[in-house]
Amino acid sequence: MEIKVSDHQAEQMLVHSRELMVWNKKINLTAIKKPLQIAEKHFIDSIAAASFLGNEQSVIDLGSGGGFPGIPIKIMNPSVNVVLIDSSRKKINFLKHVIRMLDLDKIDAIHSRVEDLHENNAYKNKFDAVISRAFTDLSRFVDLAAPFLNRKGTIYAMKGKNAKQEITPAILNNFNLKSDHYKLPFEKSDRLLIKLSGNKVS
Ligand SMILES: C[S@@+](CC[C@H](N)C(=O)[O-])C[C@H]1O[C@@H](n2cnc3c(N)ncnc32)[C@H](O)[C@@H]1O
Repeated sequence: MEIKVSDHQAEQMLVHSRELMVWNKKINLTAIKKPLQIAEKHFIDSIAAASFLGNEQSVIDLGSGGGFPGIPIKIMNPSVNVVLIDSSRKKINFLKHVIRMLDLDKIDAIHSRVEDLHENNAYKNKFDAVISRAFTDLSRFVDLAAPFLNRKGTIYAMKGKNAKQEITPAILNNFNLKSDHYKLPFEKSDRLLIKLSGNKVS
């Protein structure tokens, strides 16, 4: 996929994946349990999406779960400010543990429902990018993401190949849409990163 990963970055992803497998025995973090599948569906998918991001300096990951794509984005772009949001306290405890183990700075894991942060001035209109994977359908994601965007912000939705069906006239009216296709290397599944910029509503 022509993505360069340093030894240090690979080691960080190894630590994250090890902790994911250990914690997953006690709390339900992910249905993906086999090491090769974790490597491909969690890490390679996340760093592939990260490779299509622009020059954003602040990224919020809605419904981050076990940290995807937010933690691999941070590992690949250490200078970017990253916020991970999830409504599950157990998942946030896990994310805080991984952040500590990786000694990451400028990253926060927040226990909250996304909609409860819309009027919070620490988050409202503060982000260059809002991203999610497997969070909700595209229309609802756009509504939940838009309040976090700053004036030049971009929404990124990581989706499977059928996601084009989720693109509504309202989305096309309100945003400029671009998309990037990629394939995961082993199972060859088609992935789509939908980019929505130039919010014409706010
Ligand atoms: C299917 S998981 C996806 C996790 C991760 N993004 C991934 O792709 O592996 C969806 C996550 O969204 C969280 N979630 C669902 N509704 C939410 C809401 N309204 N606010 C914040 N998090 C939410 C859930 O707790 C869960 O961890």
